[in-house]
Amino acid sequence: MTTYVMAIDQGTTSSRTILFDADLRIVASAQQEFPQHFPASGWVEHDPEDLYRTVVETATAAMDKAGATAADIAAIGITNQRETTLVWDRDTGKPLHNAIVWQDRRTADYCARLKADGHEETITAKTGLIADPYFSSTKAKWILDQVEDARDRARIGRLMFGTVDSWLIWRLTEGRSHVTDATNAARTMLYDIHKGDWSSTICELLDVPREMLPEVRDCADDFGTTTVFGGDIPILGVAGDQQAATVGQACFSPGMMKSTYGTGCFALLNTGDAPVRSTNRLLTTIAYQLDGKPTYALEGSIFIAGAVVQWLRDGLGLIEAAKETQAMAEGADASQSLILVPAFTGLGAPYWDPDCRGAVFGLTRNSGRKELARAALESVGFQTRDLLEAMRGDMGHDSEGVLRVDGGMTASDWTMQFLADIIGAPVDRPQVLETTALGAAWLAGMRAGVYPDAEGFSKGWALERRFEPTMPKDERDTKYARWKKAVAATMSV
Ligand SMILES: Nc1ncnc2c1ncn2[C@@H]1O[C@H](COP(=O)(O)OP(=O)(O)O)[C@@H](O)[C@H]1O
Ligand SMILES: O=P(O)(O)OC[C@H](O)CO
Repeated sequence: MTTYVMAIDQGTTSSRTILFDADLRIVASAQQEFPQHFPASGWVEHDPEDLYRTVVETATAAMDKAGATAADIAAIGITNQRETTLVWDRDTGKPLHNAIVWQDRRTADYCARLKADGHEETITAKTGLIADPYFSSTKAKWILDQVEDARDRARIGRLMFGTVDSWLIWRLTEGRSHVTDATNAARTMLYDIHKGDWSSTICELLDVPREMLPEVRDCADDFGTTTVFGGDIPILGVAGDQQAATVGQACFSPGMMKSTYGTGCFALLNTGDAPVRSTNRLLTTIAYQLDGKPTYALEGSIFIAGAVVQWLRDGLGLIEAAKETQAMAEGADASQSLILVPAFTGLGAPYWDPDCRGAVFGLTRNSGRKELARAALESVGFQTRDLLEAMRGDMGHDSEGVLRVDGGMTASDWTMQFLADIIGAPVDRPQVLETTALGAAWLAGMRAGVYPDAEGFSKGWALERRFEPTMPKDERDTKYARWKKAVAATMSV
């Protein structure tokens, strides 16, 4: 018998399963995309069945590739797109509605009302979040408002609320476990991150019955046992995908920071056992919780990072593949400095403006595809600097540490060099770029006794390449000042 740990990574556009061996090496993986549903402008939904089906199919495919049976798998770790919201019937197992995805803006008006009525202070004080449609609670409220009798059924425990991890575990355990972990709970805007429990005050404010909420556990804990892969396998690790990446990047000490560049970009700074209340519109969240002890983080969430490159490809038809942007940026006219503000769905941290839309500044008759591509890649660096400036403001010091990066867009050396230049700090790209799955696997495998503790795991983190800043400070600050002006102008239109 071989010992493997299975990491299930249920993301926004695809589900992925990776099998790791006892030395945390990748043995096999499988990935499947699933349809996105856009029923109205600003609405994004997933079919709950697609989420579960693609998880089971990729898990089965990865096991087949490795020639593994259930007996070979010591534990399962689950990591997931966060905030995405499901409500289902306890008796029939049927969801009441499609999953409402984190990007969905349908509750923007309700969130504006919460702010106008002065509730944001309570929300932030308890949950660490801000009143934005991004989070789960107003999506759950929306579903309860739509379906007749739903709220009454929720109150007597006949309906269940869950983020994607809860839904998958409930399905994988065939209705035996209704659970989540502290990191996913922290993204619902219903969880008191200081008390470590659901907030009755917020539940009442939003009229989301507490009875429908799952039990909250540590990230390495017993989440139930699945038999759907041909034998008993315990689910021993759960974390939201950005938190799993923080773990996978071994950011275990206060001051360590990771930034993941996929569709969006999410930067998390470990702030240790004390939550830091942001005065710069960042989120306070739980990085991970082990042995009942939460470790907190400041988070900056950017909605458009790699998606700006997808827009060059699919929206404008300027490129056929993302990697072409490297040569285009290198060949762009140095005398031009276009600024692209990719506010395609508004701006996330630290601006939180759901209504503004994108803009390009500095166009001339000589501006072409290369200059636009360079501006697109640069926008990712500028947005990251916005987050780091906000973090610096919150932490009360201006020392710039090292930024550990991962995600698909980190394949772009040009972007990583510009990032180091514009933030004025080294950018470290690790050898294992599957940090999200790695984090989930470590949580589960550590709990199963297969993997070492955090200190031992940290020793295994290996650098592939460090990007050192080379841009003179004057140039960096002048460029960044232009970006700030461009953002201000975009938000004023
Ligand atoms: N070489 C590259 N240069 C620039 N962007 C890239 C490159 N390779 C991938 N990307 C971008 O990275 C994103 C994919 O990263 P990934 O981590 O798989 O995202 P997600 O998990 O959000 O689906 C895409 O938006 C793509 O445009
Ligand atoms: O699935 P991803 O990688 O796009 O991540 C989504 C985030 O968890 C949203 O908060």
